[in-house]
Amino acid sequence: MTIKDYEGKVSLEHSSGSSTEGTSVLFIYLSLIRYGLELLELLVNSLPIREKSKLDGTKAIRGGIPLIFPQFAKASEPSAETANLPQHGIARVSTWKFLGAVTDNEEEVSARFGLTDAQVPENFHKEWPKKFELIFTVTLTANTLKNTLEVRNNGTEPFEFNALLHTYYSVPISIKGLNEVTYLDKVNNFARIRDVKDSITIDQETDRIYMDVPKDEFIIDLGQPDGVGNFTLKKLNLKDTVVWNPWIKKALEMSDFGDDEYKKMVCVEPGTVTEYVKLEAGKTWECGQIIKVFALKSKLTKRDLTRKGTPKNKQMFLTKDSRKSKSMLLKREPARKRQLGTEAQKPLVGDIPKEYFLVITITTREEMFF
Ligand SMILES: O=P(O)(O)OC[C@H]1O[C@@H](O)[C@H](O)[C@@H](O)[C@@H]1O
Repeated sequence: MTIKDYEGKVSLEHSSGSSTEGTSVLFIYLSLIRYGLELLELLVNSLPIREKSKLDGTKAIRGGIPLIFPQFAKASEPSAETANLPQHGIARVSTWKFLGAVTDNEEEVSARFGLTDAQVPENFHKEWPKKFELIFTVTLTANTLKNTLEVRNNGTEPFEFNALLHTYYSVPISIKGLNEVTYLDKVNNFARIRDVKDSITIDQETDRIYMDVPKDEFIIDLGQPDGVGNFTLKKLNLKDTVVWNPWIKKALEMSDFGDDEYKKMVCVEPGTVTEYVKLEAGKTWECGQIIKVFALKSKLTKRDLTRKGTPKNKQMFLTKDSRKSKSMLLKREPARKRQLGTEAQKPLVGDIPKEYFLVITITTREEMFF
């Protein structure tokens, strides 16, 4: 666990993993790389960036966890304060500041990032001239990634906003825990539908806003035997959950999305989007999510996994696209250090570069097996 500065590239790592024979072993690796873009994005999973995602600052990066604030989609009400803001608001296309480490110990490593109205592009600020501050905290432990977003109203009047963590998962999955919840079906003219299925499997264009989801915890099922490698997603103070996959036709229409990528992704986005949060002057509101890698008891033992050659939960990360980043990340410690730079790795102190691009990769810790 550590926060390091590699000559302008900052890395947060927690790679201890949790390991017992017969359960899957995963580890979370987060690298925070200075990218020179006026953007901050947070990417979680084995395929951090969609193939055609623009990385030149002209568009939000397609992947990871773009932060949606203060408007989800386009406001349908012309009278909404945020009505003239672009789709999904301004936080995902603004320059964030790295505010430094919060914790760095055996248990967890954690860092904070900030965005205020002063950092928002002028044209957007004009459309929503509010004095606000966002603090986004990223915390890694052996098997969790926690994100919290604090919204502060630094003005003298209340303001209203939506917030959403637009998390891209780069694996074909099903989601359990949204049954008996009513959703607005955006691909069906916003029809209100009650989901009665035990789990949602993505096999067509899906764009749903699950409203007032009573359970705060879902299972993101990777479809592996015995649930190996599944995630749980716990939402914190967020009522709604959006589930999105563009499927083939929309994917072809999107210039920043590979033609086949719809087969290996889904967005599960906890947020508060069906109603605006009203925040009084001087007050702070907080939300977040905890993504936990967990394994149900597997019948496979460490020996079985070695004999079989390829643990099942490893295969899912061996897509063509993820192979490169995976092999970089899964080398043993000395190799990983080489890949990231040979400079002495010093604690993060002194001048901190201002603009960052974040990449989080969750993947198998294969050195446990081989
Ligand atoms: O293309 P964007 O702006 O990143 O949005 C992607 C999708 O994001 C989802 O949250 C919306 O429900 C979809 O309607 C939208 O298409």
